[in-house]
Amino acid sequence: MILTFYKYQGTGNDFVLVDNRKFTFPKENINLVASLCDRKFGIGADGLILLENDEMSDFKMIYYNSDGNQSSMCGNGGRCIVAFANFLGIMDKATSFTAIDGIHKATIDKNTVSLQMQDVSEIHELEKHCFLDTGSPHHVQLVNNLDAFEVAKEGKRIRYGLYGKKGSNINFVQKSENGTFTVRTYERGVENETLSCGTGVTAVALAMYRSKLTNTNKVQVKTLGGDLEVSFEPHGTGFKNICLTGPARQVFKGEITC
Ligand SMILES: N[C@H](CCC[C@H](N)C(=O)O)C(=O)O
Repeated sequence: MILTFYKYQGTGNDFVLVDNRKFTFPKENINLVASLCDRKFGIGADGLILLENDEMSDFKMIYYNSDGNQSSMCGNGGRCIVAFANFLGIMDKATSFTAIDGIHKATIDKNTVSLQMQDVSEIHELEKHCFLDTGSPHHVQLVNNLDAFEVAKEGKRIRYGLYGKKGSNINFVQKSENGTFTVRTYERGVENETLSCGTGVTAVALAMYRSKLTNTNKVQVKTLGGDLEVSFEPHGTGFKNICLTGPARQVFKGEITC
């Protein structure tokens, strides 16, 4: 089978994207997804995303982590699939699509995509960290000297030690002098640090607001892969109208025999 694929990245979180509207991709083939994401023997990516037709919205997003398993919502992947849908001519400036956690509205302006995330009903505040679900589960922990922090080692320890088999993504955050936040994330299903995590950045912004470390509801967040903005409205014990905004770019198109 010859597979046409596209490579996109959203602040360095990178994905193989496949137009699967003709249902040609073998969706149950975990080994194929993992091999396509392999950075030595395959295309290389943090995840793989299928775009399919949908009766209730403009298109459907199916997300796989690089371990080959389908997983929960991917924020940066959601931004990349909107750029992909625009490239394919499925939508122009605005869209709504269906992902595993429901319908998402989004807009695109050149390479900048604003993605509406699902509402967050609550944040669990513990002694040294917060836990919340922004479409994927996230542990959020403040650290000093984030640059030197051993994200992969500590992230793996917490991901397996505290969250067991189901796991969680682990975000380490530091507040900068100018009021922005810098985040580094260990991602479940990649089982390593990624350059950026969209649902993670969203979780951090909401947690920092709830912890009163920022009083703005439009939070700038720096990741190793680039800058993102999260806006939101407090709503009861949670938040609504949550929007993740940042760049999403096509890197290349290719064919692979598999
Ligand atoms: N690894 C995550 C899904 C992708 C999240 C991340 N790539 C994002 O941008 O939100 C999980 O299995 O919970």
